[in-house]
Amino acid sequence: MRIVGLTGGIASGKSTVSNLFKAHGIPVVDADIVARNVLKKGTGGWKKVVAAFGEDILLDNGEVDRAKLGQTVFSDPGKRQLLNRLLAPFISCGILMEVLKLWIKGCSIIVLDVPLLFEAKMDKWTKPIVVIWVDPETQLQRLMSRDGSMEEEAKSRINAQMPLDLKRSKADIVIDNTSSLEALHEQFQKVLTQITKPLTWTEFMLSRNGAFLALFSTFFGVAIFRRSS
Ligand SMILES: CC(C)(COP(=O)(O)OP(=O)(O)OC[C@H]1O[C@@H](n2cnc3c(N)ncnc32)[C@H](O)[C@@H]1O)[C@@H](O)C(=O)NCCC(=O)NCCS
Ligand SMILES: Nc1ncnc2c1ncn2[C@@H]1O[C@H](COP(=O)(O)OP(=O)(O)OP(=O)(O)O)[C@@H](O)[C@H]1O
Repeated sequence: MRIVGLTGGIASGKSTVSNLFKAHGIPVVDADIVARNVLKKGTGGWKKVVAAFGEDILLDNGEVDRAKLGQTVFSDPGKRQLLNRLLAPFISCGILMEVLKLWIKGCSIIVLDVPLLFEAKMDKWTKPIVVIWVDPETQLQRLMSRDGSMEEEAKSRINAQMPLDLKRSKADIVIDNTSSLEALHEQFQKVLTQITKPLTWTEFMLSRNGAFLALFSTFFGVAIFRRSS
């Protein structure tokens, strides 16, 4: 199985690229969706977060007030680290379950869309790693217009992540999304060709079909050995 890492900065265009992968039939595991699920009312992540941050961060219906928790953690690095520490095991486990489901289905190439791929050290699970880069001014403008946020709030979210230039230096493949959507689509086509190359032997052995082949080979090898001895 080939697990492609997809990362970048906030509002750099990961979801836009994820949608292109999905449109080409490549399944995507979205870490933001997993992170939302592990914070739903009554889950293990919810219990830990309420115990640490108090009931003040809850809405009347008992769900976490995401806007309020966001304001708290993006303006205070200590609280953000605490939230990350509390949720990291649930998020990793949730991602692993999604990958397992796709493995069982027999998918051979999948994409992990994880904003904090490097920060959470999940980069070791993925190869190649695609980083969506965008110039800082464009990133700020897109974030503010998408979320309707003020400059200060948008900057605090951007600064909560590893600098995008550092992420770019760790990438196997870089997509520069500073320009138009047409330019993005053009780069995407090249990336698609690269990531859909035939699997290496190791990637094949890590796929469901590879595991079945290994299992059958062992089974028949043992059967033949028993007959001949
Ligand atoms: C703080 C929360 C409640 C704010 O929710 P909100 O709906 O406003 O934002 P959303 O979850 O849609 O995230 C939007 C983007 O913010 C960035 N982001 C989210 N969490 C973090 C974080 N802990 N550190 C840095 N950037 C983050 C990501 O780029 C993400 O794509 C939420 O982001 C959260 O629970 N974060 C912790 C879980 C986490 O690490 N998520 C990232 C998945 S790897
Ligand atoms: N090339 C582009 N030209 C113009 N707008 C773009 C381009 N690429 C993405 N956008 C817009 O920029 C915003 C951010 O893109 P997107 O939501 O894909 O980023 P993201 O990296 O997934 O963000 P997050 O980290 O918050 O999940 C969206 O409103 C999207 O429509």
